[in-house]
Amino acid sequence: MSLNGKVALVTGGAQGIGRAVVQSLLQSSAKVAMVDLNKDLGEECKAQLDAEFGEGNCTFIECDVANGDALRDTFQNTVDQFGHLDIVINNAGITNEKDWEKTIQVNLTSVIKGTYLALEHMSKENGKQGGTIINVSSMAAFMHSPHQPVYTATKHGVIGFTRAMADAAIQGDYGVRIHALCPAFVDTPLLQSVEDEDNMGKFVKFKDDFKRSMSKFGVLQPSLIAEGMMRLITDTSLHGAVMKITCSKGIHFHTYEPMSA
Ligand SMILES: NC(=O)C1=CN([C@@H]2O[C@H](COP(=O)(O)OP(=O)(O)OC[C@H]3O[C@@H](n4cnc5c(N)ncnc54)[C@H](O)[C@@H]3O)[C@@H](O)[C@H]2O)C=CC1
Ligand SMILES: CCCCCC(=O)/C=C/[C@H]1C=CC(=O)[C@@H]1CCCCCCC(=O)O
Repeated sequence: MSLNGKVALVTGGAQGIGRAVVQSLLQSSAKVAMVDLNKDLGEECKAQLDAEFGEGNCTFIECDVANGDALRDTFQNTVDQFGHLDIVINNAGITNEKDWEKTIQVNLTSVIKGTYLALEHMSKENGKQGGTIINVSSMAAFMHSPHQPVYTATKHGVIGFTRAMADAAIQGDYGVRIHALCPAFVDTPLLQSVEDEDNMGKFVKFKDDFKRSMSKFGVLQPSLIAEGMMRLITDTSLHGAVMKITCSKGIHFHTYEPMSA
């Protein structure tokens, strides 16, 4: 599977799920802009990827996706460096029930902004060549849990926004495929935040429930989430798909009832 000549932008790309998909994209010969808030981690990650895949294939752009102007500049910077844009993965996310407004900014507002910027650079409406967008949600969009109410709300929001935009892309003939991806628990540093009062605020008292749920449902590896993303990128029949990835069922899709009055 080659993505030779394709250019991808991945937010939250320096760690966890984002890092795994950056690696898979480079393995498939795409050029990648790895976008992240964490400068030290991003630079360290880029050095490792340059050593593995050769210089000039991956760029690191430091950016807080919650800053709309900085995100706009990041998209432009990617196009300036690589010439065009084909794949956007709005992946950056946090769990912070204490600073819940920040959680909305990062997990939902930046996904909306990232989708609109992606369309500016990829939609046929703007004379561009088309492309693929993946917005990262969570199984928390289907199974709520008491310890992360605002996180849960943002992940529901990502699904609703993504499905509506996927329909708009079809009806508007944007030439852009738009998907949502919903992993269950994944073994990344994000999962450690459940123990941390600074992140979970008063809901930290539910952490044992959360850990029991992790034991019950199991924890996935980031490489499987990257595999799901690569399937969404390469299979042109999947426009608008809501992909779920769980230990019990692996990579599969959510099905919705047809709309009726
Ligand atoms: N780990 C899990 O169990 C699950 C994670 N997810 C979602 O997957 C996505 C990725 O999560 P993980 O890889 O687990 O997290 P992680 O914490 O391991 O990595 C997230 C990356 O995003 C970056 N980041 C955070 N805020 C940012 C900002 N404002 N601007 C730019 N970069 C920022 C971090 O520096 C980090 O490199 C998130 O949207 C998360 O909600 C969904 C389901 C399960
Ligand atoms: C510290 C927060 C980390 C957030 C990770 C995340 O997004 C977790 C989502 C969970 C929220 C409630 C849950 O129960 C979620 C995962 C549930 C997995 C369900 C798997 C079902 C199955 O195997 O069929």
